[in-house]
Amino acid sequence: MTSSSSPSQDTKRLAHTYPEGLRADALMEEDVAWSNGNGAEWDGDQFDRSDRAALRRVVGLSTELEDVTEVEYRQLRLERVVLVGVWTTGTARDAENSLAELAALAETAGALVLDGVIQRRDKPDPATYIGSGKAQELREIVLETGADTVICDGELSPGQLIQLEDVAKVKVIDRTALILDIFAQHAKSREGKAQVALAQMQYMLPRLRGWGQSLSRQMGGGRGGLATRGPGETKIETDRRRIREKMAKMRREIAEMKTGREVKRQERRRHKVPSVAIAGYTNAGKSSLLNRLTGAGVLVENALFATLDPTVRRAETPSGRLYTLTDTVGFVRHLPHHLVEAFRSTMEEVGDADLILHVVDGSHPVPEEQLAAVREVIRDVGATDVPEIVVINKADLADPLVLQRLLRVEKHSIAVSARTGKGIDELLALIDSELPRPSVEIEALVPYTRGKLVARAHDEGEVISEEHTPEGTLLKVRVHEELAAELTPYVPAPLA
Ligand SMILES: Nc1nc2c(ncn2[C@@H]2O[C@H](COP(=O)(O)OP(=O)(O)OP(=O)(O)O)[C@@H](O)[C@H]2O)c(=O)[nH]1
Ligand SMILES: [Mg+2]
Repeated sequence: MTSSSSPSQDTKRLAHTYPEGLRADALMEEDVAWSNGNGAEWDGDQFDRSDRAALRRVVGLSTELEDVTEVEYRQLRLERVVLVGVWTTGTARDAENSLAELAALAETAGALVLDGVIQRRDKPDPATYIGSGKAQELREIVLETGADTVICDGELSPGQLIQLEDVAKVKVIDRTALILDIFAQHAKSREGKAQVALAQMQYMLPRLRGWGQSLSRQMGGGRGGLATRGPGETKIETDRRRIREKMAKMRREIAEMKTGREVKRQERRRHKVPSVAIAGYTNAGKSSLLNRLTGAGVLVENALFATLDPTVRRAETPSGRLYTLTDTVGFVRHLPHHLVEAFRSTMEEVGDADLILHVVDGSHPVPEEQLAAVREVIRDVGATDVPEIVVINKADLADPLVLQRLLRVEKHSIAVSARTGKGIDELLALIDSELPRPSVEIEALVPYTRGKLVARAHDEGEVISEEHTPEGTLLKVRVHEELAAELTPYVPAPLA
């Protein structure tokens, strides 16, 4: 195979044009988009497939980063992109799903996906990720489509990025950088932003050289840039040192913010308010479910990673017990390792919860994969002993056969639709029965001057009976130890 081979020769393209406005998540469902059909063609050990998908830009999702930190990570403008995947294991379908997911991610970042190619290889090429001949073809596709960015479906070494960039002659980024970009666009809280910035710096540090001058320039920023500018090497060293210093500072700040959050969590624990964490793959419908369950107005977006900061809401079971419901960041396959680190904060909430609602998109072709991916992360953060209810969402869209299969395999599961409300009552009842019950049963005659205690018993405990007597409210309740201690003075003395 020579570098002069034309891409159109052995690269089969599916002449598939999407209706205007079709979104990437639809693409994932649209089997025909990436799947075999009759488009698959083998070329010795090489396998390419591409698909011209006239996906449109997601309105309102800007690629322009807000000023995340003083040291700006980069200002990639993901405009017109070509996706590249290396298919090493699994079926063609797996490879295509992975690329379709990359397309959804790219679109979430605000990119227009022009084309996608997959190469069959035993392992990625150590020099250029895809083989050198294919890299040439990629160059042709870039020219043909007018792409300005190539996104690779994996984490590339700094060397691979440079070398592929040299051939493709446009910016090459990998899946990790893409996810970081999305995270940076969406992080809202101070802590979330700081964590994303830290993860970006960590990612960037070994790649500084590779990103060359433009990045050095960005890193240097305006102020102080002139003074520190020198020969390339020196500049990079200066940048590296500055980034390391910045990272150390950031870690300290994050540690402080963490203490604040820990205090709040202790407070909740002390009051023994049971907590439920909603976890699940990105776009599964976690925020929609939270809204359904609590009526809270949480951002729901049909884009991956709409939620990046944990959101805690108070909720009430049908029997009237209070609990907290925490929305979490969506999981995604191949979450870069240092991002798992960075987002541990939200995962910690999952580990601390009394119950996990593991939401999965029932309308996805293979929800099992998402379940497995999320469980891997749950294992990573040591939350394996927290009881889990598998909430199969989007039942209104799901294939009944897939639903049946999931309900059969997942013993502790329920099918719901956050959109239509189907199954929500059953889910609420299930949460009620799964939450830990307060441990102390007590009878107290609470004077009317201590009405607050009665209210708390309702909120924090379970009222078995309640009677209004001339002396006060006679309560028979199950409560946690702290409240039991406060009620003890009012326990009527035994007769006789
Ligand atoms: N048809 C249907 N669509 C749903 C349902 N639940 C959620 N959606 C849609 O799925 C998309 C994603 O919903 P979100 O609630 O933002 O998902 P999420 O899991 O919080 O996503 P991230 O925060 O990005 O991880 C939105 O377009 C919702 O309207 C459902 O039961 N049925
Ligand atoms: Mg969400």
